[in-house]
Amino acid sequence: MAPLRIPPGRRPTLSPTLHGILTLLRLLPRVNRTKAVLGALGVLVASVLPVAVAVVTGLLIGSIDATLGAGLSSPAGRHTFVLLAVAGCLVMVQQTLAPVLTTLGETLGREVDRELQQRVMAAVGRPEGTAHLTDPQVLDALRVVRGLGMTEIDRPSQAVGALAVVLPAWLRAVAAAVTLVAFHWWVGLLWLVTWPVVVHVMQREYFRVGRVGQAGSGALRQAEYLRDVVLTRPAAKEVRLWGLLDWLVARFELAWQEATEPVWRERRPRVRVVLGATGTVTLVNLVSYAVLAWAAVHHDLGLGSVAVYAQALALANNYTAFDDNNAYLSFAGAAVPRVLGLDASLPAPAAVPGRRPEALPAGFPADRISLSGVRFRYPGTDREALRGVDLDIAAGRSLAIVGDNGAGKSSLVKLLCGLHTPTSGRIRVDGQDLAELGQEAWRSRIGVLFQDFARYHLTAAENIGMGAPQYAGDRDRLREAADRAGALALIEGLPHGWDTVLSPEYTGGTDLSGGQWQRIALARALFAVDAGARVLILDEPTAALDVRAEAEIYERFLELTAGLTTILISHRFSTVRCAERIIVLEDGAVVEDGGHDELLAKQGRYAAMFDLQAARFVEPAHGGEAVLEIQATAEAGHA
Ligand SMILES: Nc1ncnc2c1ncn2[C@@H]1O[C@H](COP(=O)(O)OP(=O)(O)OP(=O)(O)O)[C@@H](O)[C@H]1O
Repeated sequence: MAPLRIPPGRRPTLSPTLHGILTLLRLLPRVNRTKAVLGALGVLVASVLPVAVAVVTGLLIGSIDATLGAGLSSPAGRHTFVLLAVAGCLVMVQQTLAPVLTTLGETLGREVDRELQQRVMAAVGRPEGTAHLTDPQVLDALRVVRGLGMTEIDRPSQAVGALAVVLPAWLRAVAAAVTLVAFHWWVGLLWLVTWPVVVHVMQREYFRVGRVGQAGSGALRQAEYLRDVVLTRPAAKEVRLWGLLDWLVARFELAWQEATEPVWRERRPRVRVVLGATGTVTLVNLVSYAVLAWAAVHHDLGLGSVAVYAQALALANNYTAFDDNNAYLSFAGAAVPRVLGLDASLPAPAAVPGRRPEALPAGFPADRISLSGVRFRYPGTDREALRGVDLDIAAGRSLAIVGDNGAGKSSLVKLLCGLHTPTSGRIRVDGQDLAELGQEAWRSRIGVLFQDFARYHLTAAENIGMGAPQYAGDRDRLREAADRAGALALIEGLPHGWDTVLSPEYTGGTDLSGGQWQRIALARALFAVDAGARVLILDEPTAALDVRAEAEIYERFLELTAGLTTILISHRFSTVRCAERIIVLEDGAVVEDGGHDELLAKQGRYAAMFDLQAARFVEPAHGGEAVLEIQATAEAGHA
C-alpha cells in the first residue's frame, strides 16, 4: 500500500506565523467557548487600557495649570481630581487584569494541548493500514504534537527566554525607582522594596505549582505513553486488530486529567496570593500618585518634573511579577535543580572507590572469570535474581547457560558486562575484581549480542560499526564481520547497500525481518571481537533465525568462537550442545554443571529439558503410544 500523504492544504497567503495564529484563534471557541470569549474581552480591554492611561495622564497634566490659577475648590480643581481618580482606577484595572489574563491563557492553552493530541490520536488510528506510520511527512507532523506535553514549561530554555524579557523589565523598573528617589526618597524606596517582595512571593507560588506539576509527571508519562501507543508502529497492528483505539483515547484522557488536575487544584489558593500581591502594588501606586499630585498642586514641582515622575511611576509598574515569563522562570527553576540532583547522584566511573581505570593487557582475560557467592537483586525489588552463584569460566572455552524463563541467565550476563554490580559476592577476571577494573577497558573486551538487542534507526554500516566505534569507518572490517554473521548478502542487497537506513521511517530506509536483524546484531558483536574483544556473549543468538541460518551458525560455532571465552544462552538445545561446558541455572543458582553427554547421562534437569524439546520433533504415533515414542527419543538422545 502506498504511504498516505498529508495534503498540503490551502497555501497560506499570509505569513506562516500569522496563518498559525489565525488557525489557533479559530480553534479556541471549539475547545472552550466561555474561556475563549472571556479571553477575547480581556485582550481587548488590556490593549485599550494603556492608551487610556496615557490619554488621562496627558489630560491630567494639562489641567494642572488651570487648577493652579483657579484654586483647588474651583471646577478646574475638581476636574483635576476626577482625572487623577480615573488614572488611578485605570492603572488598578490594568494591574488586576494582567494576571487574570495570564491564568486564562494558560488554562485555555492546556485544553488546546489536550484537544490537539486527542484529535491526532483519532486521526492516526483511523486508516486501516499502518503504512502512514512510516511516512516521514506524517512523522514530522506527529513530532510537533509530541512536543505538547506539560514538560515543555519545565525546559530550561524557556527560563532563558524568560530572562531575556524579565531582566530588562526589572532593570527599567529599578531605574524608575531610583529616579523616584529624587522626588521623595521614601517613594523611591517604597518601590525598590515592594517589587522585589512581590516578585519573591509570586516566584515562590509559581515554584510550588511547578513542583506539584512535576510530582504528577508519572501520570503524565503514562498519558504520553498511551498517546504514543496509538501514534507509533510497534502496537499499530494490535490496536487495529483488537479495536483498541477508543479504549486508548479514553485511558489517555484519564491519565492526562490525573496528571493535570492536582496542578489546577493547587493553583486555586494562588488567587489569594495574587490578589494580595496586586493589592499591595495598587496601594503603592495610589500613595505614589497621590503624593505626586499633592506636590504638583502645592507648587512643589514644575509641570516637567510632574511629567517625568509620572512616566517613572508608569515604568516602575513594568517591573512585572505576574506574566508567563515569570512562571517559566520558576517552573524551569524547579526542574533545573532536579536534573542537577540526578546528575550529582550518579557517580562517574572515576568516583568508584578502588577503581583502576588503566588499560588491560592484550589477551585479557587469559586465565578465567570467577564468580564466588554472587547474589544480585535489581534495585527497588525484593526478590533475588541470583542467589549465590559460584562459577569458574575458563578463558578461551565455551560455556552455555540454560534454565527456565526468569532463572537469572540474562542477569548473570549483565553482571559480567559490568552493567550491574552484585549485591554481594565477587566477580574476578584473571584474579582482579571486576568492580575495580576500568569499565571502559573491560567493556572493550566484550562482544555481546543481547536477547533484546537494539535496532538502531541508522545505516547498516553504523548498526554494525557500533560494536567498535573506533573502526566504524573501516568497510573491510565491516564486511568481514557481516560475512561471518551471515549478513553480507543481505546488506549488499539493500536499496542503498551499506548506507541504507534500517528503518522505513526515513526516506530510502527499509525494515528487516526479525532473523535479519539478529544477523546484523550478531555481526555487531563479531565486529567488537575483531576489534579486540576476548569475551563473546551470545544471549539467544539463533532465536529468530531460520533453520538454514541456525544450522550454519551451528556448523561454524567452533570457528566463530575459536580462542574466545564464549558464553552462550539459549533455549535451543541444538545450539546449546555446541558448547564445551553447560550449566543449568534454576531460580538464580547453578544446579548442574558439565558437558552435554555428561549431563544427559546424569538424568537430571538438563536431561529432562533436552528430552522434552527433542520429543516435540517426534511424530506421535497414535494415542497412548506417544509417551513411549518420547521415551525412545530421549534414549536416542542420550546415546
Ligand atoms: N530490570 C529488571 N528489574 C527488575 N527485575 C528484573 C529485571 N530484569 C529481570 N528481572 C527479574 O530477574 C529475574 C531473572 O531475570 P532474567 O532476565 O535474568 O531471567 P532469564 O533467565 O534471562 O529469563 P529468560 O529465559 O526469560 O530470558 C526474573 O525474576 C525477572 O523478573
